[in-house]
Amino acid sequence: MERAVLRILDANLDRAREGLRVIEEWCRFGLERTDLTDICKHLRQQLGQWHLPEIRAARDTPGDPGTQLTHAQEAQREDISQVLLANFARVQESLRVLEEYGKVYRTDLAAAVKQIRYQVYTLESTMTQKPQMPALLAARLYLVTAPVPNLLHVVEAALNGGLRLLQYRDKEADNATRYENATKLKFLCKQYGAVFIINDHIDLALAVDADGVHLGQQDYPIEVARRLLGPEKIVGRSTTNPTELQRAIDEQADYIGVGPVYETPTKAGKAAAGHEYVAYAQANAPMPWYAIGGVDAENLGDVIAAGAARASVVRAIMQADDPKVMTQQLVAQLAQAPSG
Ligand SMILES: Cc1ncc(COP(=O)(O)OP(=O)(O)O)c(N)n1
Ligand SMILES: Cc1nc(C(=O)O)sc1CCOP(=O)(O)O
Ligand SMILES: [Mg+2]
Repeated sequence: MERAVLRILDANLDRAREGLRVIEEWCRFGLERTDLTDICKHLRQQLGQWHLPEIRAARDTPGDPGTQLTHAQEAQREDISQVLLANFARVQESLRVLEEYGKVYRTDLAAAVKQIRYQVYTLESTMTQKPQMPALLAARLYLVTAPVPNLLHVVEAALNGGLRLLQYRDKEADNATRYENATKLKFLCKQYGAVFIINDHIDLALAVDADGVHLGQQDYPIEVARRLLGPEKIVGRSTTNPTELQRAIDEQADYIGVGPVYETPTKAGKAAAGHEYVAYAQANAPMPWYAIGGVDAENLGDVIAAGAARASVVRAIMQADDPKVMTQQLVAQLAQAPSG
């Protein structure tokens, strides 16, 4: 292996880990967020495992022309956010270098670094751009509404049962009705500290200042939602197979739906993606993801066993005799799932 490639890998493994350490210290002492601190530590340790002896042995600091390079703006930072942004950029540059030269050295290194790079994007979104991402990350259960007569009553019962992530979805109503419902649902969600997402309609998400929008494969490109809603809003994408998952990764979706796990009348005519796609998502999705489609209290255990740590439901709660109790059951089951 070219010694120069080993030196490049060595320098960028160091650079990425140093940048993550700078970020980690703010998570620990500034934000006092052990969850974010642990994410940084885990990413550093993952990179450390790839700092193989032959890579370290290639180090030649005295002969490295780059050690003398400094830029004026590196001498001073305006504030903490500039420290974080500069070090996120430093980490992502280094990871991109590791991914590209890793393709020459060992493709498993390149693949591992790609996964780490997307986890760093999610961490950056959480820390610097999207105020509601920590709340989404903390929510394992995601209720997607269906048009029912007692919509607000069912949603408030679910919120009382511990729901903290809601999506307003209504394919039948006119815009005036959707606007009225969305306004009331957002008010409810904010009373309970829940994340509020709009299905399909970016204009409605904008109109009620929702926390984000969920887009399916036949909906607008994520880039359009980002341009209209701004970078601080959450954009989710539906996926049914590895190709759609890769496209969601490339579009940097903040989270994805994975389904339909089972065929469902709520989305009639869509073939089940099955447990196989749940397992594929568990192994390959770098962003938060929610198993959806026919999920209920009876089969949730199987869906978790297939690899899901988060789930999204419609009928299980919207048609439950007691939506609060049903929500409590689903939340409790998901709390037992391995972290995801
Ligand atoms: C969490 C979540 N996953 C998938 C969907 C499906 O959205 P979409 O593909 O837009 O299909 P419709 O909901 O529009 O029928 C979702 N809404 N939420
Ligand atoms: C809205 C939606 N999206 C799906 C997808 O696979 O993208 S499945 C689905 C409906 C889920 O409803 P229920 O929980 O009642 O089965
Ligand atoms: Mg849609």
